[in-house]
Amino acid sequence: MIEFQHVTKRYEGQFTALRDVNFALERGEMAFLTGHSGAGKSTLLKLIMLMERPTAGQVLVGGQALEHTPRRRIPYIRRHIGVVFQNHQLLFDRTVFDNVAMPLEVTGVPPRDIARRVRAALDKVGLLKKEQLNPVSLSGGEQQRVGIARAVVNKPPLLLADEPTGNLDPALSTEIMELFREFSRVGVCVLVATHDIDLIEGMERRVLTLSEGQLTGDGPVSTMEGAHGG
Ligand SMILES: Nc1ncnc2c1ncn2[C@@H]1O[C@H](COP(=O)(O)OP(=O)(O)OP(=O)(O)O)[C@@H](O)[C@H]1O
Repeated sequence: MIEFQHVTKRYEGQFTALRDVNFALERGEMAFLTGHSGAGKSTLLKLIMLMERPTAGQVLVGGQALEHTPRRRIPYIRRHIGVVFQNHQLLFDRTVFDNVAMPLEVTGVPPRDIARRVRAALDKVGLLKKEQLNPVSLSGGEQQRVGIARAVVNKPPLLLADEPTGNLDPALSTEIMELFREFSRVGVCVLVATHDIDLIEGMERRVLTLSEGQLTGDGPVSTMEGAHGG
């Protein structure tokens, strides 16, 4: 589903954020991306979302090389990638329902289908009863679940999360991870960037570790040498 082939990213000013990174993630696979602050986690996610372009190497999503993607195709590719952020990025002047409906509205899905799909997504994250509330009145964990419902309402084959549990306590964080795990069980490829080593250790999933832009670890939790303290 995602493949990095010898990917290097050098920002202007010659700062090398990623160096010769190689890995592949399959459909339905769930993996964590970890590393110290500045290790290159967000850069790696941005390359997948086409928010940045590699300086060298290839990024493939769904078997397609992104290298020559024309600008006009970028929104189409992004539609197939669900993204969850730490700070939810919800709109507080709209209801929960409307927040989740947004990705469908911009792609012109008929209103009847929107209602059905929004409710299916809210049901998955356990928030069906709160659809008419404003996100302001929800807890942090609930707001994050609204963000997840919005990320998956398009049924994307790929879900990326950047520090999705940054503001949540351990119990809520585990709940959010369980949700991601359920999506991976139904075939969604899930990549979660996080500093939260304790959380990762409980999940028994593949862990990609970045250190100063290099992929220094790729394996189960036990091989995460040097990942602590980042
Ligand atoms: N647009 C940019 N221009 C120049 N340098 C950048 C840019 N974006 C990121 N960098 C640099 O690239 C390096 C990697 O940054 P990145 O945000 O990918 O790290 P990260 O692992 O996500 O860090 P954190 O965990 O703190 O979010 C950092 O040193 C950062 O300063």
